[in-house]
Amino acid sequence: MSEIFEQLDFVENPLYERIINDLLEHKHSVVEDFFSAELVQGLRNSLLLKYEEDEFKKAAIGNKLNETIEKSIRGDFILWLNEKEANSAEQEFFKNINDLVSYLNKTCFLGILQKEFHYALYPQGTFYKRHLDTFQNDDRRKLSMVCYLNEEDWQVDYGGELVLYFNENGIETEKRIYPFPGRMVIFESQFLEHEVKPVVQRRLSITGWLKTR
Ligand SMILES: O=C(O)CCC(=O)C(=O)O
Ligand SMILES: [Fe+2]
Repeated sequence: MSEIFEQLDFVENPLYERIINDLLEHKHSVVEDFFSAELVQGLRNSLLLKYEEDEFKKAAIGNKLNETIEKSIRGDFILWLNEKEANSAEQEFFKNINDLVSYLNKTCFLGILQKEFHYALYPQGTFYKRHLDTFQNDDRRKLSMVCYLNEEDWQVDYGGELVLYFNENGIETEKRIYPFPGRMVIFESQFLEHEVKPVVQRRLSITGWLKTR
């Protein structure tokens, strides 16, 4: 295998290989240091600045064809990122994402042609009920990604854990993932139902999807 890679002038990336194996075997992957601590801090600062400048809006459920604001389902505030107008932290973020995408496309033939990312802020007391990230009228989302931007002193009792639900031969299991700063979770959008448990202290993240077409 590595000989073929050498012929194609291809450099194997151990972290990306681990992510791919995790996705194949477990439909999800958790990575602690995908982005540098400086970048996580830069993204957190940029999120907070934009939130304070009132740029965020209440998140809706469903896509443009099916948009309802429903506080009983999700309570976060979001701001979509625009790669063309990205600040320096966001440019660095997209550079990392684009590198992963090109690796995935070269090695897994996933055909990722589009991506969309938003900042999210969950105020105290909010949550996101169990759901799937693909819409009924649109299944282009292949991989969901979340990177947590909480403060360095973030603690488990601040809540807001992500719960992933797995179903193997009719038996359901769950995995709780706490939003430690810098932690990134990648999972298969079409298969894994998940939820965000109630948040005790404001919770910060950047969430996105890698999509076909
Ligand atoms: O923030 C998380 O952990 C997950 C967010 C989520 O499920 C979503 O935005 O669709
Ligand atoms: Fe989701």
